[in-house]
Amino acid sequence: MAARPAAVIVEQACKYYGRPDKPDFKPVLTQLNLTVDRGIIYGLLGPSGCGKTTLLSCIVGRRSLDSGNVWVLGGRPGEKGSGVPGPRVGYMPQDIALVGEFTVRDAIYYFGRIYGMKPAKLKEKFAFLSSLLDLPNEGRLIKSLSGGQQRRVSLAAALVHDPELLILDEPTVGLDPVLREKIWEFLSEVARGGTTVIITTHYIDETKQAHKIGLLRDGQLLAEDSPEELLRKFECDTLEDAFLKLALRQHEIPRRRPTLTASPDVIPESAAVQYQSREDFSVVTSSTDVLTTKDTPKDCKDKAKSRYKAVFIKSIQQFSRHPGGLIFSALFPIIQIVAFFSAVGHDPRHLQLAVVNDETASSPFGLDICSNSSLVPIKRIEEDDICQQYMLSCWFLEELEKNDIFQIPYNNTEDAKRAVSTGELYGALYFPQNFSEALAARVREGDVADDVVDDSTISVWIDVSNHQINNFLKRQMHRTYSSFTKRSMRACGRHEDLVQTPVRFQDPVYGKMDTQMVWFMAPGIMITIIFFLPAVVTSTLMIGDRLEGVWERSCVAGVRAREMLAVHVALQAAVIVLQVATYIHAYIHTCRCWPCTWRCRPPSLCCR
Ligand SMILES: Nc1ncnc2c1ncn2[C@@H]1O[C@H](COP(=O)(O)OP(=O)(O)OP(=O)(O)O)[C@@H](O)[C@H]1O
Repeated sequence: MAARPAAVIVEQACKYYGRPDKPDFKPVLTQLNLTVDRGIIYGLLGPSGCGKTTLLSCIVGRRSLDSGNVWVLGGRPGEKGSGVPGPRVGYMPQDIALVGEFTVRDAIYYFGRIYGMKPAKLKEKFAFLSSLLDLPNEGRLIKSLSGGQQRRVSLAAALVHDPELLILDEPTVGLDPVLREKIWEFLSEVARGGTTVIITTHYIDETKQAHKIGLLRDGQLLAEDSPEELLRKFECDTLEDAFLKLALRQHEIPRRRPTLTASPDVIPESAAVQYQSREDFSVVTSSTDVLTTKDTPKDCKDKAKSRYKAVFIKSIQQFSRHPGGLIFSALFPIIQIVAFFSAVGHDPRHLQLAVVNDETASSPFGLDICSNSSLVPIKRIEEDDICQQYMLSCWFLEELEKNDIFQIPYNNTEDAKRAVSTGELYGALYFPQNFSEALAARVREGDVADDVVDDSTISVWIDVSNHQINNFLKRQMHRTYSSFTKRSMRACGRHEDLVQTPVRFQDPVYGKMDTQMVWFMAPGIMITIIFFLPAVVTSTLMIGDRLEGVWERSCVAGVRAREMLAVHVALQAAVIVLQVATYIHAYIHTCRCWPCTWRCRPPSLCCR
């Protein structure tokens, strides 16, 4: 066999999807051997689902074989310094795999930048490809192009850097015959210049312009030869007929288990795969053999800087040309903050408590006594310096209402507690029958019996499952007690703080005594939004890239996942810095414009 250097060698390749013990197990490549010589056009033909794309993705290093070997341009795909994936290969996947927000120019420039092309060279190449492939206006967005136009841009992106190996997965689908012819002429020209082209297509007849054709079916190569040889061997006028004959002959032979050999029976001896043993490979048989100095490309130094630059520009273009995303980024924090300040974290309002008031129930007016305008709970007799106290529970409930807590009367504590346990009310209060009398005795005499202490005590049952409401109720109860006792002491002509809790909170050093929950929660919410938003934006862009195939294509061009991630992190860090600056500005502004009562540092920022 003529020893022509091979660009791609696939040896005994097996690839399957799923697990053998699962129903979705699917063998795709079965003991496949294939060799593509350098500087030729190799047409890979086969029906839909026969494994062409899978084979190509193994060649470009995006998938690995389950068994067997693949060598590309003298190295193993994915091996350090092999240049594959990377600048040595130009890959046009079946899907368009271009960012929809790119303009035609951006799309080509993106890949040119990844490969580290100089701007002048890139400009020149772009002009050449525009005219060769009749590309639409350079300023048009990819997402606004027709399918055929998008395909042409995608092809141009694969050709931009003059790769050594071109892998084109159905590049001519949807293109008119004239353009298809033009593309084939161009491919022949690049092949003459030494570039190897592997092309898959559904238009079998156009592959007669290829130097060699591989007919793939059910993961096996049925035949591999030049178009003329195939036509001659199968005595057909068209390649389609030849393929049909081969397929029929394959079916005539009882199928074997795919783990056996590559059905040599179905391949006519002359057309059978020529590389049956290691010795037959004219160039390489192991990865150590193939990585010779000769094969290692001179211009294969790591162009990480160019890749970072390309991905950075791409991300900015993607971000800035996505009006929805931009509006979302700008408005989302504002909407969140406004929604939070107006809906969450404020003190609860109009809470209702069950009240069992045995004191008023035993009065001549019943429970309505508290609404009687002629009621006088404290009557002071100056001469004897004593206070007569009556229905003090009414004053307590009045003070409670001033603190925004309202009463729902209940007849007994069992019913009141049931209302709390079923979630109808947040708490229940109980006033004993001789509450006022016992309280007066307790204050007046100090040393009283236990039952007097009990009778002068208001019992409270609250639902503590809601932390904020529970705390609020306790706070309001203390306030009510405070204002109630002050009022009672004043009415009796005593010092109003006489029966206050003997702990006094002075003016706070920072902040305000009655600060609402919202002010404490706001910083946490802002920080959450600051970190949540970039995470959403980054994941949206990444998922979008994955779904559109841009991620995959960028990886084949040599960009690493960590590089894409690093660019996103850097970009979002910049957005976070901007957002923090905005929040700090808003904070300082609020401090200046609000009374200097809440936590402002330095205090000099506060309004005086
Ligand atoms: N990720 C995957 N998981 C499971 N099965 C897969 C996966 N990718 C491909 N397949 C299956 O493997 C088989 C070969 O798929 P592949 O895309 O390689 O075929 P193809 O020859 O390129 O087809 P077409 O010409 O229609 O693009 C198909 O049956 C497909 O359903």
